Amino acid sequence: MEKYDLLVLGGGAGGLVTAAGAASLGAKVALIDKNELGGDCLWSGCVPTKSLIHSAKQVQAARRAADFQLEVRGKPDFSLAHQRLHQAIQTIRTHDDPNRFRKMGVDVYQGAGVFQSPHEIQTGDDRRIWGKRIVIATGSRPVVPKIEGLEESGYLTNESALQLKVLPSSLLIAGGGPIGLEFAQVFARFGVEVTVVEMAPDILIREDPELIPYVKRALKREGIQFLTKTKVTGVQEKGSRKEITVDQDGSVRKFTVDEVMIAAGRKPNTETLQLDRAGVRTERGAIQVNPYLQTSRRHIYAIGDVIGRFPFTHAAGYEGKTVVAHAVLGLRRKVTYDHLPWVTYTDPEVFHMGLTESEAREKYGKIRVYKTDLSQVDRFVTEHAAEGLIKIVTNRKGTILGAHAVGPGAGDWMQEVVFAARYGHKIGDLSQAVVPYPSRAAAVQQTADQYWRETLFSGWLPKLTKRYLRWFR
Ligand SMILES: Cc1cc2nc3c(=O)[nH]c(=O)nc-3n(C[C@H](O)[C@H](O)[C@H](O)COP(=O)(O)OP(=O)(O)OC[C@H]3O[C@@H](n4cnc5c(N)ncnc54)[C@H](O)[C@@H]3O)c2cc1C
Ligand SMILES: NC(=O)c1ccc[n+]([C@@H]2O[C@H](COP(=O)([O-])OP(=O)(O)OC[C@H]3O[C@@H](n4cnc5c(N)ncnc54)[C@H](O)[C@@H]3O)[C@@H](O)[C@H]2O)c1
Repeated sequence: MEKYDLLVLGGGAGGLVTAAGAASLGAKVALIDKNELGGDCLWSGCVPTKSLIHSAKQVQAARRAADFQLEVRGKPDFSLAHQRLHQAIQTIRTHDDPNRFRKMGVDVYQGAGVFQSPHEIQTGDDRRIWGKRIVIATGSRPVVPKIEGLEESGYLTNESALQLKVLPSSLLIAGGGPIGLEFAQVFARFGVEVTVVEMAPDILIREDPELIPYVKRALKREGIQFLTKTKVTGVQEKGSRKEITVDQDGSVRKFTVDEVMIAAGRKPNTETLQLDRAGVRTERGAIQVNPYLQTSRRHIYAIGDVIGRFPFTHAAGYEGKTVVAHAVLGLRRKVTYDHLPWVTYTDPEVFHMGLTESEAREKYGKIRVYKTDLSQVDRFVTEHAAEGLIKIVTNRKGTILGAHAVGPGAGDWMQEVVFAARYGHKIGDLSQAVVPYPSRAAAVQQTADQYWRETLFSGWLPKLTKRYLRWFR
């Protein structure tokens, strides 16, 4: 039986970072994947959706050409956006090519891995391999809620929606999270009549509620309808269409659409791994880990979507690096998510880092909140794109607890706050760096300037300054 220092089960965002990192440090590594390397992000997640989002943005920009009395005619051809999506995947997949990993010294096994014992995994070709340490990075898949008639009448998920070359005329999306909304806007921009059904009181439930009206207004303007506090309870085929039954806050409604898409959250891929043979504990399917990402068997680690914490590519990568440091170098570095950012790539984008205002209030009691409406920021005004908001939440001493923004490109221009928070800079420091005028990042600085205004122009300091000026004038 082949023996390894590290077995990595799953070659997606987390597994690839782990395998490459461990091999570069000289460990003997095996990487096992049942599909082509790359995982959800490459094949059915970030890469294809961001390609579609960009195509849809161009379509939307063309519509706006009328603002300059330019006439753009015709119907956008979605199959061309689909082609671009494939081009993006084909280009990016070269980074995840098995031969690239073999050159790094990683043995790549193709096929589903199954635990045989706490140190042994059976690979797809019925070979058994042994690992001193093992990392589980098998990702997640869509949750499909139990809805009467859904299985019989068929539905789309992110995977099948990305295979479409021709779009339905109307689409109901169950789920108003990032997946539901990113798809909703793409499809609406390509001419689909989209309804988003969300069972919670509002969309994007993890975001600061003050940001949501900006997103909703923008999406509604593009024709997307929202039904909140609403659950899909039944789907029935009606010829080539589908009759949907929903329960909207206690009252039943029916309507007909061409297609249904389920975007109702994710489920960790653990069922087929035979984790009981390894003694690895799960809770509601998610592998339980300690701050070093060790499972209930200390030589087995788990990272990424399979632990059900922060299902993002960059979180999986960060967790992978943390595991390499612990499992290969023996460094006792804990994961911390205090400064983990994420972005929902709707237009406007929604940026999130750390605690929301209410979470911070609950945890720390007295906090300070600094806000800037983008209508006060020159660059956004010049671009006629000034709908948005920045919100930075700090403790009483100015330590950044959370930062949130909604606006065009917010995912990029808010990065400065992540760096500042990560390295312990206070909000006042964000005001000290010189920012080019009129960059979008000036919005961050304008927000931070409020801290100094508050500090310098209220309290004891202005009184002291007045007295000083009286004495020396
Ligand atoms: C539509 C969509 C859009 C997204 N957009 C973004 C985004 O913009 N930004 C962002 O940060 N995140 C985004 N995500 C989330 C991101 O894709 C995931 O968080 C990320 O891929 C998780 O990485 P992972 O390593 O945990 O799992 P994955 O990357 O999915 O990798 C898991 C791997 O394990 C393999 N595997 C599973 N079971 C076995 C087995 N038994 N044996 C062997 N191999 C197995 C799979 O084949 C797969 O290759 C998006 C997700 C979706 C669905
Ligand atoms: N830009 C990004 O980084 C990005 C993009 C897409 C996905 N992702 C990741 O993928 C994860 C999954 O995304 P998601 O949007 O599927 O999940 P989610 O959990 O964020 O949202 C799912 C939504 O569906 C609702 N829902 C569940 N069952 C329902 C039902 N029967 N009827 C109506 N609504 C229902 C839930 O209340 C929830 O608001 C996200 O948490 C995110 O981390 C990230």
